[in-house]
Amino acid sequence: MMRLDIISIFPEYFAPLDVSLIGKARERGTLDVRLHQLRDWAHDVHKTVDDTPYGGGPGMVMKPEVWGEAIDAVTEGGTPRMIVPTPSGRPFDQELAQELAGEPWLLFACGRYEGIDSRVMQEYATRMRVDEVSIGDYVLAGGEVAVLVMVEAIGRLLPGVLGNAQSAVDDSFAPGSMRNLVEGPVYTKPPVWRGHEVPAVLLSGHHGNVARWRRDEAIRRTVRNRPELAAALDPATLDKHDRKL
Ligand SMILES: Nc1cc(-c2ccc3cc[nH]c3c2)n[nH]1
Repeated sequence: MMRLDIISIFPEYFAPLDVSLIGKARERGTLDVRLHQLRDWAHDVHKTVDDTPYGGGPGMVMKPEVWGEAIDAVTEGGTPRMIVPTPSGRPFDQELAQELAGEPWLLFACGRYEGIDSRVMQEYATRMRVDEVSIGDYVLAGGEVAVLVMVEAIGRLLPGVLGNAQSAVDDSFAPGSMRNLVEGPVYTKPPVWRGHEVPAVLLSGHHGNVARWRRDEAIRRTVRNRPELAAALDPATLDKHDRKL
């Protein structure tokens, strides 16, 4: 059972975690997701969680005291791995998703405004692993959506969450044979749809040919859409004699 704690001033952002895969994992007892309203630890009448930035500049910064009380309360008696979404963090990728899926307890700290006072991350790094993580090179208004992205990517890797565990093996970017590769196209019935036929090899029943065709398509799509990933592929993969790329 993995435990996920999420601290935010907008816990309602996480209603989607009650549906689909994550919802079922929670029902099944695979995942224990606990949401916390940061303002519960703000004691002034207005439940203030932000203040003006030292050094000036636009916007507001989230106060360290409130975060300190919240994280102490949520983590009392244990040491989770703390993840703080931020545009300036370590890139979140399938490898990090796999790593985090192996953790027994994660604590997500969702910032808003211009972010969280940096001393909060400094303070908790003295007693737990703290990673500042970016889900991409674009700027969101807060960490909540980033946490939804990470929880979905991590949750689907947990045993029993995905209907078919094989799917995770064939994922784009998955370690092993799909490393640095994106997936190729997928098809289902009907065999012809508005004049578009399914590639014949997929109807052939020849599993070896199907596997080769899928790999070729994955490589072709990686070269076209993600040249920087293709550059990291083993050259042998790219110029296999029987591969018409
Ligand atoms: N990858 C990425 C993360 C974020 C992010 C994360 C937290 C906060 C808090 C205030 N603005 C934020 C933005 N934007 N883009």
